[in-house]
Amino acid sequence: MEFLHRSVLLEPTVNALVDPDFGAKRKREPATGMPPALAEGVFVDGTFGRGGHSRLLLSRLSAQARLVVFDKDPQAIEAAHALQREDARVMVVHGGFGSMPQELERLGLEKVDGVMLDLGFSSPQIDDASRGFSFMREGPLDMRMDTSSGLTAAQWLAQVSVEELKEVIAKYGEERFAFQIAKAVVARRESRPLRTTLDLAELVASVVRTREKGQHPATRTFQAIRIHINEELEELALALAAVLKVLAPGGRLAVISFHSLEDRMVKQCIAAAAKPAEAQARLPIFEKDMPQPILRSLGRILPTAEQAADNVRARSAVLRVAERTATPLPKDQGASFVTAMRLVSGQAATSKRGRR
Ligand SMILES: C[S@@+](CC[C@H](N)C(=O)[O-])C[C@H]1O[C@@H](n2cnc3c(N)ncnc32)[C@H](O)[C@@H]1O
Repeated sequence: MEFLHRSVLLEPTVNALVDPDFGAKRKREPATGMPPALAEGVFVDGTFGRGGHSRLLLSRLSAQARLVVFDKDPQAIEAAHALQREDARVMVVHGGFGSMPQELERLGLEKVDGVMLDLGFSSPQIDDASRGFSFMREGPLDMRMDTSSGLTAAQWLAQVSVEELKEVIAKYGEERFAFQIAKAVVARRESRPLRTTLDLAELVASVVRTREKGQHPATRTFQAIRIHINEELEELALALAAVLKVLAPGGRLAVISFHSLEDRMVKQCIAAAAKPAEAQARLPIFEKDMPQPILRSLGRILPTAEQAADNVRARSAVLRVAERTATPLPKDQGASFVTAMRLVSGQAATSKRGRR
């Protein structure tokens, strides 16, 4: 069965990468009757999904431009290969966007002119019960974006301690009943393992006492476990640091996030790179000789009321855009940014990579 994805904030995200006037207070007058110029250069879609953003971006790029697309999900990569067969400008990487610098180097590309990230899961991932992301549909408790590697949620829940599970649910789900849920999971697996999404959803519902209006009691727990299993915030920290390294001067970053943990990281990264002196005062891990701004913020865009009414996923979406300045990145500043972003997200302790 074919599952479809409805892209969120499509036009503004693509405009953010290719419109030279994006974010400008006053737009230049367009030459009458002329179509907008096609953009040159190398661009990255770090979250291909089903290619909604990529396709629109390709329509705005010149014939010589290149678009490197990443996704962890083998099904998304299948869709990316199909697009590559239609359009030779597309280059496909199966892997996390956190590995952007290494992958770009492997492809012989040093700098890029635009990077877009449309974070989180796609509609096909949540709609396909066999992926195990949805607490509304009975399916195996998997939740991996990359089904070819790593532990499934069921495997992780079969071995995690109460303490670690509580920490993950509290931090990534901001769930008040994290301890009670963690205790219930560990107690339950003594008699029967948690195998399916509904096993977990029902167990959580039996423990969570207060219900937020319109929200399933397992919403926060599923979000937390998904973020942990896929190392979502760790990947984002790596990607934000990578972007500072790989963006050419004038290159743009456009990130769509769907919850406050992600948005806070993006916002703080842009703020730290745009106002390095202030960042150093708050996070004293940056080099003493703080450079001039590395990024310039081009603002924040929310979906219109119409878009939010039309597409449920758009309701919580936030697009942030920034532009790389010409300031060179001091040595090791990238590593400092990864550390800073881990601190911002408070996830160093729960990060699987952090413990390695
Ligand atoms: C919201 S969807 C993107 C939808 C896409 N923009 C479109 O219009 O079709 C997010 C996609 O990013 C992928 N993804 C999430 N985290 C990732 C990561 N760290 N690295 C690579 N892909 C990731 C997911 O597998 C999913 O396919």
